[in-house]
Amino acid sequence: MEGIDSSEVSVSDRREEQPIQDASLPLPAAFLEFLSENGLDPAVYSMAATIPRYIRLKPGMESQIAEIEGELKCGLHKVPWLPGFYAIPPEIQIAGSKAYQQGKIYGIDASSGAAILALDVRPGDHVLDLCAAPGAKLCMLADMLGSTGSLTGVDVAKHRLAACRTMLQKYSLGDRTRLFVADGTLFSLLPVDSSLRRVEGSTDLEGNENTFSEWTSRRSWKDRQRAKKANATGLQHLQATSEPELIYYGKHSGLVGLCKSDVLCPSADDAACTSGYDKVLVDAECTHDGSVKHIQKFEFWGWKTLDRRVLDAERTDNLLQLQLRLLTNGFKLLKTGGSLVYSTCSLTVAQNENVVQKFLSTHPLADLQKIDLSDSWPCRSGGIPKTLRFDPATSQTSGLFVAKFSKLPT
Ligand SMILES: C[S@@+](CC[C@H](N)C(=O)[O-])C[C@H]1O[C@@H](n2cnc3c(N)ncnc32)[C@H](O)[C@@H]1O
Repeated sequence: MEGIDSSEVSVSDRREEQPIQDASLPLPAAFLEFLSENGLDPAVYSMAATIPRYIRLKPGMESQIAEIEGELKCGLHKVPWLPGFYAIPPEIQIAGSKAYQQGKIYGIDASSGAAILALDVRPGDHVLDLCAAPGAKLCMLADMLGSTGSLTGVDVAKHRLAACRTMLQKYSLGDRTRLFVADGTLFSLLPVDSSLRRVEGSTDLEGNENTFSEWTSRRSWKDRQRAKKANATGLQHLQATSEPELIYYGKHSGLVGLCKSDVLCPSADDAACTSGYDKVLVDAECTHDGSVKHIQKFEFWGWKTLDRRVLDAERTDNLLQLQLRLLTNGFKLLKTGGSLVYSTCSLTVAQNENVVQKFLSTHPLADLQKIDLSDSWPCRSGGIPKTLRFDPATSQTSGLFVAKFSKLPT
């Protein structure tokens, strides 16, 4: 599931409003109206039960397919167009399986895998994931990087980013990763500058507040005091300071031994062109209406929650601004020649093509790119040539919009 946690939905919200019972489509009137306003076909939601579930194998687990099939009690059907991905029957729940608990497989939709493949991560790349939680795509990026480059994950929701940290640790993927609780529209930290001076013998400097020692889950006295103060005033750290809060960094993320003030300082406006990220993913917050399996879950969570989380007009207006601002800031942090992928799991034109159009009209250095690999993908063109739409009806995946940009030289 992407975007909304079941934990964010209170029990009292559940089943408060009965949906219109149309034999196959128990969708509430307000949602049907939302679909109609956006020219979307409600029939797509009746497919939730037949669209396969997808898993991705942890690289190196290919020899254990038979064993994993035994643990999941179903066959794994290779997705021919997406390396490492397998389709399983939609009713199979993976979370309770040994294969999942032991970190041999990931639950991630094939369309999400395609968005990551579109980014074309190369060894040594510095990669930024600006809306990282809960972390399915972040893990795939980390697997693609392996033991090279760096990965920076940002999300505004601390509890969701903490879930990313747990995922990275479970799959042993955190070595080159940094995680910041921050507003992605304002985040301005660039990849670690390899020429920065390191403090000698600094792997174990617990006492030194000014230098990064190896990351530990134990917080320093100063950090504990800061958190206490934030709790007492009812403020989250992010809201209180608007500064990025580093909640995890790996041994090889480049931070160990560096002075905190050297790393945690905002970059100059044009610095990203030369020292920015090679690849940026902006998997933006959206109404999630294309995630058909996710929408189905509102039947259990309560349709009123869907009204609040998906349909609220003011929220949607704010979302459009947020999406444009996330895309704009992600592009600002991109190196010249680098690539950025913008994706949402909404099927609406407003959150996809319109955002891309507005962005292109004000960013002459942004060059919309054809995604070469997509010729073999089961998707169709979006409303703007070169953009892509995974549509549950034709692609047999969750819905996803994908656009790729490169940054031209000035
Ligand atoms: C579609 S989800 C991302 C899913 C994620 N990429 C994955 O594959 O698991 C959107 C995320 O954007 C985050 N978000 C919302 N507003 C944000 C902001 N201003 N800055 C950074 N993240 C934001 C939400 O907390 C949410 O986790």
